[in-house]
Amino acid sequence: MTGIDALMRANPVIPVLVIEDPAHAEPIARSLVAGGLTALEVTLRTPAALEVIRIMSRVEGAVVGAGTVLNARDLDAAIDAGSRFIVSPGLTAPLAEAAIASGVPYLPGVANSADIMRGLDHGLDRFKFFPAEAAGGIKALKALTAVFGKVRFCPTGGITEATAPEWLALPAVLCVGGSWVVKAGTPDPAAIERAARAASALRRAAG
Ligand SMILES: O=C(O)C(=O)C[C@H](O)[C@H](O)COP(=O)(O)O
Repeated sequence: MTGIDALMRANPVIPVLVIEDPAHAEPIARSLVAGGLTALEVTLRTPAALEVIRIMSRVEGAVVGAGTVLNARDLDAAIDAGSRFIVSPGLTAPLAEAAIASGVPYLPGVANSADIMRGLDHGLDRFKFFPAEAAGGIKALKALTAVFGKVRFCPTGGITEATAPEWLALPAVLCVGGSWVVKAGTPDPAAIERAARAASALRRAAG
């Protein structure tokens, strides 16, 4: 757990990246790192994703992980491409077992107490709360954290630059994830660096 805990504490915001064109990978990663965001989640939602992970991994200072990892096959492909952490939208036993066996830091998605209990059964206690806003928002997460005191979260899904501070003010939140830092389409390096700098300056309340 130490690996994923350290990663979550190192960055108040994990940018969620959906990149269609491998040519955008290097400029986006450079701008994010320049703005102070180093943990980059590349979702396996585009055909280019694995190549994007390979390219971004060569950018100094970037710690590149894979998101939207749905099963052990995705996990293997993501690790082969150089992913240094793994994020999944939900939690299944086969993926949890494979991810833990791989030794690569793993952040599974949970949306309710049954998900968290299954994660705890696997020895996991750091989770992505997904989809954060649609699954009940801050009110839902507060209710969950009242029950699961030692668990820490990275809420993701529907979070914006404006709402990120409210989430980070919760004691159980180590970081938040979001796609707002990098807009779809042709990247604007200066705008990405600016958004990254604002995001990396946010402070968490969690200890
Ligand atoms: O692809 C995955 O594995 C996901 O879990 C989904 C992403 O984390 C969210 O799509 C990000 O949410 P937005 O910031 O609202 O865009």
